[in-house]
Amino acid sequence: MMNANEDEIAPAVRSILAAAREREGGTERLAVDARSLTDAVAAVEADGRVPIIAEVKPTSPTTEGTRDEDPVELAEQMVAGGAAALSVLTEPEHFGGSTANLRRIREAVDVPVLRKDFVVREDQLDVVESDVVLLIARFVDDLAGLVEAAESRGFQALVEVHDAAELEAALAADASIIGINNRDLAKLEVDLVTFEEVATGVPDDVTLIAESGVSTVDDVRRMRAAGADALLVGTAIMGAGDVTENVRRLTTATQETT
Ligand SMILES: O=C(O)c1ccccc1NCC(=O)[C@H](O)[C@H](O)COP(=O)(O)O
Repeated sequence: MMNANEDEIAPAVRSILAAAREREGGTERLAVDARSLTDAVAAVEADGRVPIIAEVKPTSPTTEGTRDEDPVELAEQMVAGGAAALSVLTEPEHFGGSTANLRRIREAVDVPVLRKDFVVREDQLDVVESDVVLLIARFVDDLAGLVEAAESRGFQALVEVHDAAELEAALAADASIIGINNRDLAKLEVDLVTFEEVATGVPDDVTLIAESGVSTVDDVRRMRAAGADALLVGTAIMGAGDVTENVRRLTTATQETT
């Protein structure tokens, strides 16, 4: 997948990828005792709320400015708002993330924590423990090998796809948690139609996550109607306003208002 024409990728993403390839891996193989993302999603669902994976994303190539509060406080506020799980950026150069943030957050909360980064090699899995690790189909050469490497360490692998060909690769790699990213990493444009189209090819036994571009309660309802078991939301939570309220608004999006 990584051999796709890189000239077609947005300059910011080319820079992210170049940095990812340079980043060192860990020196000792990790063994993770992971909190189950699927169970956390089911528990929130059973409680009548929408499972939201809230993202601690201090900045990004497509947002202005940086949110400077303590990431642990932000994470705790997201859990207080009802987040089923958290996604924590560990990419330092373009997203203001760090592995230290992830370690501190995972110690402070009891929901599953996703490591959000651009992992391209097996040794990079050994840098920090998390419950779930993101693997982006487009950027990984041996997807099945990396899924296997992650799961053999105890991580749950969230395999991110953007189109039907990447979905096919994720299913061939036996991915049981798949995220469909509405953000096109070639153009950095976001279109919720992506999820609606690609989700039609996802088997029922896969935990399916809608990623990116969700900001309103209508967006949440739209992704749920198209089959999302959970939604990964960053900017709409980290942007303006109170983080707890931002999460609560999305988790209660499908409840009746009388
Ligand atoms: O968010 C970006 O600007 C970005 C730029 C380049 C590559 C990846 C990028 N985002 C990664 C993500 O998947 C999102 O952080 C995540 O899905 C949340 O998206 P959103 O709710 O739209 O912030």
